[in-house]
Amino acid sequence: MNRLQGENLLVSLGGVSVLKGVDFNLKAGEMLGLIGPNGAGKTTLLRVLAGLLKPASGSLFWGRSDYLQLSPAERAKRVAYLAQSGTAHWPMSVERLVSLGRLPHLSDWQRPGEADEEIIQQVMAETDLSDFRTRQFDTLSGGERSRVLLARALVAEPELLLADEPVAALDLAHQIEVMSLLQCYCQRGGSLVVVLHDLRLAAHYCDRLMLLVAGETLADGTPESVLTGDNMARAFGVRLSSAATSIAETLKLPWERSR
Ligand SMILES: Nc1ncnc2c1ncn2[C@@H]1O[C@H](COP(=O)(O)OP(=O)(O)OP(=O)(O)O)[C@@H](O)[C@H]1O
Repeated sequence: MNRLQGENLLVSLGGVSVLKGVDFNLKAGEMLGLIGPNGAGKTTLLRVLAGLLKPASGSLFWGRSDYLQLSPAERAKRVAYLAQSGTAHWPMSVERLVSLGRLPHLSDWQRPGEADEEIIQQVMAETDLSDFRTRQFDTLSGGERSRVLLARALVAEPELLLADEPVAALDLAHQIEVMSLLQCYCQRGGSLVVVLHDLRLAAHYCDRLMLLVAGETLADGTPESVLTGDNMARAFGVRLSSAATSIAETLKLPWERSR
């Protein structure tokens, strides 16, 4: 059974139809890459899945429950949303900011307990942030900030993680590290929707890709079935250059971790 199942999702913004009846499904443990040209509707779909935007029509179910009727508190326990250029709205240390990710699991004024602290420290180590514990968030570089925001999302232990371009500001090593971390999250049963512009990373890490173009799904399936010459031409208006042998060869990730 799908963890999340949406049908005919329709969204209009400023009088423009941005999602034109998109069907969506996601299983537990699935790593879904959302790809497509600028303005295709990827962030809009993610915002619908995060419960931040109500579709004008269509249905969205979490198992058998109507997802669109869940309260924000119920949603926050299950879903974490990592926005494209997320930020912190007031100055605070990295550790404090990451620990805020546990809030959906605490009652009013309850402080994180031992088990919460363990999760926080484990995620900080996995995201390579242990040395940044006492640093103020607003003094970090763009890439360091993205890792802190990812850590805050992961400490919530969400069943569904929605990540909008989580590697956009990261160097090569941290891109691979973060993608591997997201893969581990899915291997432990988490469901992930990740917006990626780097098709090599998408092909290498994702179980499935959904290619959105102008608010419609052009292709949905394994990376091999989606990243075809025909689909690339229709979505991006590009073709394979004469120097390249095949799309599969071109999209092979030439790097792996050495430590
Ligand atoms: N409030 C709004 N009013 C009018 N149009 C909007 C509004 N918000 C978004 N749009 C338009 O909706 C379309 C889809 O936007 P969206 O951010 O979902 O695209 P995207 O696929 O995530 O793009 P990118 O790859 O550039 O991040 C764009 O054409 C955008 O200009």
